[in-house]
Amino acid sequence: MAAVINDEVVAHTEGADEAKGDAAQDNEAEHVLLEGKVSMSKKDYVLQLTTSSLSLKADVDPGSSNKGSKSKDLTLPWTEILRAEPDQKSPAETRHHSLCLHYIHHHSEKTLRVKVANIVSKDYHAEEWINVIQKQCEKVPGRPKKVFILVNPIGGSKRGRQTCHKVVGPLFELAHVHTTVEVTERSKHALEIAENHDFSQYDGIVVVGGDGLYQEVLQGLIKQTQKRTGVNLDDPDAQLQPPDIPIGIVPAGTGNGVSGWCNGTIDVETSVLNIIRGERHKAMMYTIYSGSKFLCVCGLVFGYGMFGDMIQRTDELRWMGRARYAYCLFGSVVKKKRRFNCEIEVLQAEGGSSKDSDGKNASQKEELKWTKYDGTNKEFCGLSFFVVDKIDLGDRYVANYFGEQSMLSVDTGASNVGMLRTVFAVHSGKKNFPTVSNLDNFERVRGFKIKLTGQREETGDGASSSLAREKMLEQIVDIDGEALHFDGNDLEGRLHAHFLPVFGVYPAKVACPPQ
Ligand SMILES: Nc1ncnc2c1ncn2[C@@H]1O[C@H](COP(=O)(O)OP(=O)(O)OP(=O)(O)O)[C@@H](O)[C@H]1O
Repeated sequence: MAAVINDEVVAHTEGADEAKGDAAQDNEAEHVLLEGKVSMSKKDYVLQLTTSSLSLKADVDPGSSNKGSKSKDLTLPWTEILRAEPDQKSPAETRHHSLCLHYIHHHSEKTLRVKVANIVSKDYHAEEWINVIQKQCEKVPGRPKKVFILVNPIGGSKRGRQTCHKVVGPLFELAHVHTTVEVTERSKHALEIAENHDFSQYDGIVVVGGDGLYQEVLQGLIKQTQKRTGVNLDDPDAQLQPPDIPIGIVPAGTGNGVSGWCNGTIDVETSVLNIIRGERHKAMMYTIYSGSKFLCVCGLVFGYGMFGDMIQRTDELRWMGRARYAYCLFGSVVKKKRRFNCEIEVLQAEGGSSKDSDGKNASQKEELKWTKYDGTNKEFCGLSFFVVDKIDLGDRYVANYFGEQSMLSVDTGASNVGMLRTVFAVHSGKKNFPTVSNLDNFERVRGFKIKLTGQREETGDGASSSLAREKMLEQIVDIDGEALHFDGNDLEGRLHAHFLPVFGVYPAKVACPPQ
């Protein structure tokens, strides 16, 4: 087969690049950029580079040495190609024609790994292939060219620094992504950086840590963006401006829930490769207010009452290391729950998602409505929710961080075991929820208000230690797994759907809606 170089097309894409930017690749009809015969693992292939993909197909030419042996074809869209470079280890006689192709291999439904193909070209000098491949890699829509990495050195098993040095950095370098690395020196350091640093020269912020570090970065970015755009962050009804830089989350904490939701798995290599692939979606988050002031953002989980108390206890037992989580979880199952009085209002979506006869969503407008929870004569033990929507897969639910509503559970004296069973059922996507008495689950939630009533009197010197502790716990809320103190007697939350640009993939087995 004669080798073909489509010079005209190469020139066209180069010119179009400047004019049309990243969108060029999407809009163009597919063209062959370079095609020729190659060999790989002693088998003959035709390597074809087009505007949309790279393919290696078994050479069926009569002169080929493939007879009798099976060659596996490989077609890779440009999102999956990381780098092409000269193969320095190949024998001297073929070195000028040898190249290494580094690409992303979909190891399982959710896990990504890097693979290398050693290719020997029969028609061209390796440089010609490498130039075209690198040019196409640079055009992958959304692939960052420069990222700012924030590392928590004390998160999880305290291996954030090593993870960054041994896995995260080398993978970005392989894909020609430039990095600036900052290791946090103290608690809230990430928040300060995210709030004050100028990220305009970066295409992404990469968080190497757990949910706590992610929450800090998110909070800092939200504050910086509202300050820059003049939005009043203290107003729950204000239309917040989303940050214009996407966040990627590499799991290196004890709790890595957000990384799991974004990547479908908690795996360091997969999460970095997903950032390099450049796929982004708009995640949801809550803003929380207290005493008519912005308190914090919430990107994973909210808990007042039982879960707030439990997180406060885990904070006090930091010396126990990771074992404190299991210890406190067990403790909260056997312990009597603290009770409190409050008034609750829930903002929910009504209508809007009914299906028409074809099973498609009807374009009926949804309405948001505040409802007062009828808690007359009830004492409360907790309010909690995960900041995540769900998609119905028929036999189970799958968590959707790129959705538009959450659930809210109100505990008015449910058994502790029942509470935990519900949490695990929600987490594992079970459709048949255990029915737990004194536990009300609200669906399609977009906001809430909690007003604490009948709080404990200020405790003086003579107060018992248990009363003083109860008083202290009244002002603690669990935000993304961290205990946060608030001053007022109220908490208010608003959901921001399709808001936050994050690197990640749409939940497995679910078609991604048009962006
Ligand atoms: N260098 C540092 N020294 C002390 N604390 C830090 C440092 N860097 C980050 N932190 C704090 O670590 C907390 C949690 O971090 P992260 O979520 O990354 O790890 P984690 O192991 O899941 O956390 P934890 O189990 O402590 O909640 C954050 O509250 C953050 O303020």
